[in-house]
Amino acid sequence: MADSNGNPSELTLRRVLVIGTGLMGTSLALALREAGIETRLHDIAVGRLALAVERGAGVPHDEDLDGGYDIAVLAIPPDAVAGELLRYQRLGVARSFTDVASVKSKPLAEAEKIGADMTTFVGGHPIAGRERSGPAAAHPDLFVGRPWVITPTPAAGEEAIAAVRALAVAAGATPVVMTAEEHDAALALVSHLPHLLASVLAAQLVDAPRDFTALAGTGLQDVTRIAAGDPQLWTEILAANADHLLGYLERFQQRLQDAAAYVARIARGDAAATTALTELLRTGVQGRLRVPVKRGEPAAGFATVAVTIRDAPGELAALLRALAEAGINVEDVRVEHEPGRPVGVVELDVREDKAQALIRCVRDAGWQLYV
Ligand SMILES: NC(=O)C1=CN([C@@H]2O[C@H](COP(=O)(O)OP(=O)(O)OC[C@H]3O[C@@H](n4cnc5c(N)ncnc54)[C@H](O)[C@@H]3O)[C@@H](O)[C@H]2O)C=CC1
Ligand SMILES: O=C(O)C(=O)Cc1ccc(O)cc1
Repeated sequence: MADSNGNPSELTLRRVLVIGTGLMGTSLALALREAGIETRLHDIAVGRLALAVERGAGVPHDEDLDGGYDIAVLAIPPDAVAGELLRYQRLGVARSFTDVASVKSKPLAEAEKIGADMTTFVGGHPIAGRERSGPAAAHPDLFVGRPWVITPTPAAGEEAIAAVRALAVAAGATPVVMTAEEHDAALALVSHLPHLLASVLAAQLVDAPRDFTALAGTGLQDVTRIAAGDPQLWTEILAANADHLLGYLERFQQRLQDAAAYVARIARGDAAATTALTELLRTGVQGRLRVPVKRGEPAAGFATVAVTIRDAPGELAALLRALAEAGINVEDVRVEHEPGRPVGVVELDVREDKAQALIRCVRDAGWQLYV
């Protein structure tokens, strides 16, 4: 089942079994149903299964259908994946099997060790999620435009690879193939380290006076949001990727020590240390530019233009319409209102090469702008 380039050909999914109807499983089942695919559900927690069914994610799995699924998706914690994979393979429920766990090497190694069939199993990880768990937090659009990492081993059969690709595409995601080892090295830096750091930072706040935390702005919300994630699940994720995580954690520790040394010198009145501190902050600005902001595109290469508009019905729509008519695609919009003031500020993000055209268009139409 391969095309002339050696890529697995397309496969049509008709019926999918989702095992684990929490955040990920229910979101996936909702997305698959929107794509016209029949879904059946199972969870060891009957309340979670009932809520997923209630939300329209599918109907409970019926053993009469064992053998009738194109693919079974294990949307359960990483440490449960290998054992459940073997169990469901022995029951012969589906032609192919995958998981959605946030770490890939450990479940794979465990599956091999306990004798799971590695021809029908291909690991997967949708890089999409939330800091909330359970079916109540699920959303069918969760995967739209997001990468979905697929980690086939050399033993993996073409049908299983094609089935996992089809699953990712049906959910609106973009399949990205890599090894489990490459995945874990990358995710340690972009997901597992940030989670641990957010938790450490948020833990500092536990003993803080309430009148201090009451003053927190969106900055603190931004850097601590993911710390609200399920501690049990994240312990499994961090422990399973401890080797890669440790390397990044040590480098982070070094930078933090440097920062602490600069601050200590500044506190002692050594003004020269401010240059070193500024340099570190500049490096942070550079790193931040590498964080994708929209559908995998980096923030670098974008320009932000602020426009003041009257706080009146239709004013924002008129601005966006004028830009659309000029053929300018706005990548992101933020609106700031000052209570009691008759104007609002609209921040428009556009590609740098469109910035001049945007400025001309906004000026010609008579709006006030700030670059
Ligand atoms: N939370 C997130 O943002 C993301 C999570 N993931 C991965 O997705 C998987 C699921 O995570 P969430 O949906 O967030 O967790 P969740 O806690 O919302 O859902 C997990 C569900 O699995 C069920 N379950 C546990 N063991 C089971 C078993 N043996 N058989 C059947 N059901 C079982 C639980 O009752 C629960 O309903 C994890 O492996 C996680 O690493 C991947 C990407 C993002
Ligand atoms: O909440 C967020 O912003 C996330 O980054 C969610 C997330 C959590 C775990 C994953 O394995 C993948 C994505």
